[in-house]
Amino acid sequence: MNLPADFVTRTRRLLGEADFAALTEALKKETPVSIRINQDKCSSVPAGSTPVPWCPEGYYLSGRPSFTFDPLFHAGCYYVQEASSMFLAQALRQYVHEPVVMLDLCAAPGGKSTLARSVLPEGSLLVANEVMRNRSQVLAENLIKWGHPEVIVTNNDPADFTELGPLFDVLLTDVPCSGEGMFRKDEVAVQEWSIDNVDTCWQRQRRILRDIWPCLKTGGLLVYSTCTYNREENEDNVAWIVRELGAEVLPLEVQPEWHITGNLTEEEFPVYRFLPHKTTGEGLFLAVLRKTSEEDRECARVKPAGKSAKKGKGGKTQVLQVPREMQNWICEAEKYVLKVEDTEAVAFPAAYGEVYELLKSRLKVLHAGITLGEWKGKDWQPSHTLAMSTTFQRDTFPQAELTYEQAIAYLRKEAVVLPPEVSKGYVTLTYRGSVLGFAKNIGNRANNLYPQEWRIRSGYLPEIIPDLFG
Ligand SMILES: C[S@@+](CC[C@H](N)C(=O)[O-])C[C@H]1O[C@@H](n2cnc3c(N)ncnc32)[C@H](O)[C@@H]1O
Repeated sequence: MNLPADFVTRTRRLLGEADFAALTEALKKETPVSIRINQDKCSSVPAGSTPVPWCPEGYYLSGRPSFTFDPLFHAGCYYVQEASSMFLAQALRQYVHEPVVMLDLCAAPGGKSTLARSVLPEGSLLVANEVMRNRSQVLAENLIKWGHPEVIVTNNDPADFTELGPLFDVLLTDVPCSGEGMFRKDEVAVQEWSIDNVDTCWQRQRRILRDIWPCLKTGGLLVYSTCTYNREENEDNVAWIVRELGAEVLPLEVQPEWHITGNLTEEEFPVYRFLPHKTTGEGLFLAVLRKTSEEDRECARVKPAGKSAKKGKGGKTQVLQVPREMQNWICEAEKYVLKVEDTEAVAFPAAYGEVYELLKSRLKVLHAGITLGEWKGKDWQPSHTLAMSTTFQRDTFPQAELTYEQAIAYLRKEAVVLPPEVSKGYVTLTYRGSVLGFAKNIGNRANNLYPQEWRIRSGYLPEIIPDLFG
């Protein structure tokens, strides 16, 4: 790897000669592979793995299996995430003990959102946002697979949130950065690095923070993180938040054997740096702040729908209603409001109905709660979101367990033939007991209801079946 000369000069000055030499040695080594288990779906420990010390759900693997060809990956049983990023778990576990409304502002592809969703106290709502359209679709896909119902995914610029006012108790800004900590994983990050880009990044980060600051309640928590080393995007920005926006920096409980590095500037506040030559993972910077400045505005209200109120397909006002029996498709249905949106039946946690309506009236919401099914003219076809949901009532539909080859064929959206004893109609397909999705069994074959845009596009089939859990 050819490190840019300016990066070498600046990072050597920041870390000191010995640490910089150790860092460059570490960058020549293989990137460690780690996954985080979705404990709502899977209780196994990966075979031959070692735990990630700061995150009980995280494990380092001894190699890199072909995740794409592991059906359990598509079932949302685990997320492939580099280990340093899992440190967010420590911050949330230490400071969040009551149900909260959290916003993950720069959330795609969803590593930290899925983590937050697992760690937040039950009864919390997570709003995950991504400004880039394509990336927001991936974010929605990953959160749907993760399966937690108390989630909203939006696709907005941070400035679109400002007018909402102090809605959130916890805010995560995992901001776009110059990516110095990703050099080992991502050659493009090396090529795109320049001093000019570092300057663009820290200025953009401040703009993002200024735009979103009014949305954090006084006393609320901001987790600020980057995957870069320079001080401008890290300590200098944290000092700026304290000074200009009004916040105090909070300490985290860490163990000495994690070898986390602290503040590298003359300032004294606590920050947490993961350097690849000291901790097993990629470069990460994280700081936790509490908002001290008072907000003088109230939360925004739902914008009244204009003339363009939602109409059904064909321009007619919706007359569809959610049939009673659909309540049986999810566990604890009494906690949800069920309603029809366009041609879909949606269940959303009743406790957060007002927040949902507010966000829908002001932002671009891509996904919320559980999409139960879609009206197909004659019947309600169960949705893939329902199949992935941790609240899915598994005995609603007959189930059929697939072999490995059948599971991969299903995930490629090929036709599936089910054994003759499987009933006709909608069937839940499983692999090693985990739900993969639905098919409609018509006897001689089953129509594949896997989402077209999520299908495995490669025709390759690995010789060795990925078997993370032994
Ligand atoms: C470091 S990545 C987020 C990674 C994510 N938190 C995770 O753990 O999977 C930063 C994200 O910020 C988004 N982004 C880029 N420009 C932005 C902007 N001006 N405002 C907000 N987000 C932006 C990028 O598209 C990217 O998805």
